[in-house]
Amino acid sequence: TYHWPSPLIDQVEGLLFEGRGEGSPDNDLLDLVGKLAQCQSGSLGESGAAEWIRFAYHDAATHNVDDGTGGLDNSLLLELDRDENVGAGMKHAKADFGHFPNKYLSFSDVTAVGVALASAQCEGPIVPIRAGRLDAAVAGPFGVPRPEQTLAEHTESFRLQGFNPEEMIALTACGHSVGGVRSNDFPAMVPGIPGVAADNFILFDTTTALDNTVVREYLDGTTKNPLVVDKNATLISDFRIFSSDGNVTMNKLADPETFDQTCSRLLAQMIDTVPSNVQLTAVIDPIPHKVDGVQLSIGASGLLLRASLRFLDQNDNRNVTIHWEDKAGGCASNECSASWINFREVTTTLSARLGLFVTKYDFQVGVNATTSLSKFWFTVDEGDGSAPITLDNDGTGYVVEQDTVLYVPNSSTSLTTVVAVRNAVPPTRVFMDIYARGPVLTTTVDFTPATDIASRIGYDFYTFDYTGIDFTFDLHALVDGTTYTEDMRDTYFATNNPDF
Ligand code: HEM
Repeated sequence: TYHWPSPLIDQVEGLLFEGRGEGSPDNDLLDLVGKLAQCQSGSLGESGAAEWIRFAYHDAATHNVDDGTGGLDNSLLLELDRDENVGAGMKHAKADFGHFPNKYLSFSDVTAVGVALASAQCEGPIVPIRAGRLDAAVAGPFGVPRPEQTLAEHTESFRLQGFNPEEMIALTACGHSVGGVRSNDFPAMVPGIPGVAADNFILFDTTTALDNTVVREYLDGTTKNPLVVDKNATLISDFRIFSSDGNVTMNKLADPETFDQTCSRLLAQMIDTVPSNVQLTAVIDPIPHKVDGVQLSIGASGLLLRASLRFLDQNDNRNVTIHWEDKAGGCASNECSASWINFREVTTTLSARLGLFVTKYDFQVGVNATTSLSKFWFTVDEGDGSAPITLDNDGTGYVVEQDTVLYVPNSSTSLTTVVAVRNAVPPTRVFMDIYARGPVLTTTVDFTPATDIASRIGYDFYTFDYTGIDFTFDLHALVDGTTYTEDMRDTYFATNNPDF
């Protein structure tokens, strides 16, 4: 069962049902679903959603069921220069996903989330998502199917990926229900437009939706899918695959419900194709009352606690209150509760498709620096006559582990990270572990005392100057032999908290 914090679940759940990374109020760079905007976005009919699905397939396609190696493991990023992975869309997908991985979240989990968001955005089926994929450090073997291969080669290739011949037909139809073929990538199939540098682009079918139009147009003979009708018979791999069982599977997929159910199952299987040493989580469902964006920081005259509480529905009569307890376990100041300051709606197409309306209440409260706080919780009154409920993380409260070292986003900029450290006992070292958009520790750097920020309310300030704002980090202060840590902060927080 879910208990806060669960960093991996929290992040994947947030990307799926809010489209955003953890604790990111209004930052487009942290809005994954915002990168899709709509299913079909390019002037020639290109689709970011299609690019994301093809990217996921090409990563998963080098799985080998016989020895349990390969699968959705991000090895594709190390294989993009191969002919079998040609395509402008690959580079787009890489750039779209690149801002989201961090210490807890692998690139391959972001890729899997991308498939669910893409399908939802294109009116396709709901694709259940698990997390826990690991990113490969080295490139894998070749083996992504190419159009010029024979049916026997494709059948063997899909067998190695874990799909039988019927599933090969269906998964290819699911994938080729969105997007199309580009002239720059496959000039033999799609001629460029004379005098025009931009790609010519031929869609697999006449709708943008991830629906069975590609199947119906194939069956009724109106299809323009280049992989079916190209005059070079060597290249018509979709024709060879679709017709390989006498159209039995394609006829089944002509039923929209069968198509949806089949694509939901096979796209999930595709992204859950992982090396045998990887253990995936259970399917991630929306969390009913979710806490995130928790940041204890330092204001002009006291500590500041920021946190958000998220609901899966809207209720204008709802009253939400945050409560907290000081370090001694009481409320020395007699002011240990507050109302929310900001309300937001963060529904994605995917959560809307599940019948959810995702709303967030943001809190920002001043806390006495001397008595500080140990934990917080919420009470919710739905305003409908029912008894108010307490949300206290199954009784433990939402615990704030330490206030010795704190990130100070309001003083940080895109070039400088500022942290505050309690000065009752001076620290022997203030440092941070930097993770450059991935689970691997990039470097550890030391802070130096800030020359331009005066000490206040029992804290000294430290800074570190860097170039490039795109990373996450863990803060540490070594005080009297004990290391205090603030886990995973994001440099984007720096621009997210104008009030801090
Ligand atoms: C024998 C199997 C397959 C072959 C030979 C094949 C080949 C191709 C080719 C040549 C393109 C054009 C790419 C470009 O112009 O950049 C393409 C696009 C695409 N493929 Fe496949 N494919 C196969 C199976 C699959 C499968 C199983 C999926 C996923 C379920 C998939 C998903 C896609 C998508 C979504 C696109 C459109 C990309 C875009 O519009 O940017 N393909 N495929």
